[in-house]
Amino acid sequence: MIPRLDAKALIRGDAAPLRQLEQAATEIGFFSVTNTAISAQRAQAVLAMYRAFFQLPEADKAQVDMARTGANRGWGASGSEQVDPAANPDFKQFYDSGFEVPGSDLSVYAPNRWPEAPAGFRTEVESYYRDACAVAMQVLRAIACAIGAPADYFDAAFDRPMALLRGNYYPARPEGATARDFGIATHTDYGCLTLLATDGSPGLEVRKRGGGWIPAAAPPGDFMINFGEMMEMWTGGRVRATPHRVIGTEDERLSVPLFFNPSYDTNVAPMGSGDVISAGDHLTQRFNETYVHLQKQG
Ligand SMILES: O=C(O)CCC(=O)C(=O)O
Ligand SMILES: [Fe+2]
Repeated sequence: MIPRLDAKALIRGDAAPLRQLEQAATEIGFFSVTNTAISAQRAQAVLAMYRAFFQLPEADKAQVDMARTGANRGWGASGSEQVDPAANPDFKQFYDSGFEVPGSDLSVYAPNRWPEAPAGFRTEVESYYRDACAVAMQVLRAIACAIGAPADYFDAAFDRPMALLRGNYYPARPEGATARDFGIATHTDYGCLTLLATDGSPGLEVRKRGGGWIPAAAPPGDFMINFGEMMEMWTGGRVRATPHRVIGTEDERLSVPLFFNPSYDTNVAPMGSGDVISAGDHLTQRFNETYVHLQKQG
């Protein structure tokens, strides 16, 4: 079972929920939260915006195709990301926008590529992005407390977050799909914390430590939270980056993850180890491995 925690109780620092959080973070690596500052209505509004975008003709979406700019901002067509080298590229489509640093030549801070339609897309997505980052930061403070670090331990690392907000669109599983075809194949997220809104339909599966898969679902208004590779490194393996996947069903599905990645120059080597692992290098390497348009051939 994936635990479900009350965000307000976590933010208050209540002891019992913090213990549950510590257990969730260090064992299964996934939990859901309810009672955040983002209402079900807000989550539904942003999901509807992404849905309207994905329903546009391919030629319209191609105007903001990320393969054209080389930066990971804009639309990713079906087959444009391969998160597991042993599987085929994912059949999902997605749209990415994130934190921009004007004038930076780092691709993780590249300018966003906003589509002309649907009307109001940019405003809705930007405002949801801000609210989602605030919720993610509150949860990170609770995690710092839960693992016995100062509450503000992670704060300074997020002044220029390489945060990425994604809309995922999973069409019905394509005819002729094989055992190597997935909506999103088995992967761990790259960063620190992922805050995922979904339309409530099933599909997400989380790998159990002993093997096997647990279905995980959260209705709009609740969020799934999981941890990425940087968090696992940073905490010396205590907080777990758990593999997960979406095989896909006969129904379409939408999800909106916020990948809350730290600032480029954050050292995510294990706390107190004296080693240096650059968050920016790690994220850039993972993007280069998984975005098909950035993959090196041979
Ligand atoms: O759609 C989902 O439920 C999960 C998406 C996911 O794992 C990802 O985008 O990294
Ligand atoms: Fe993921």
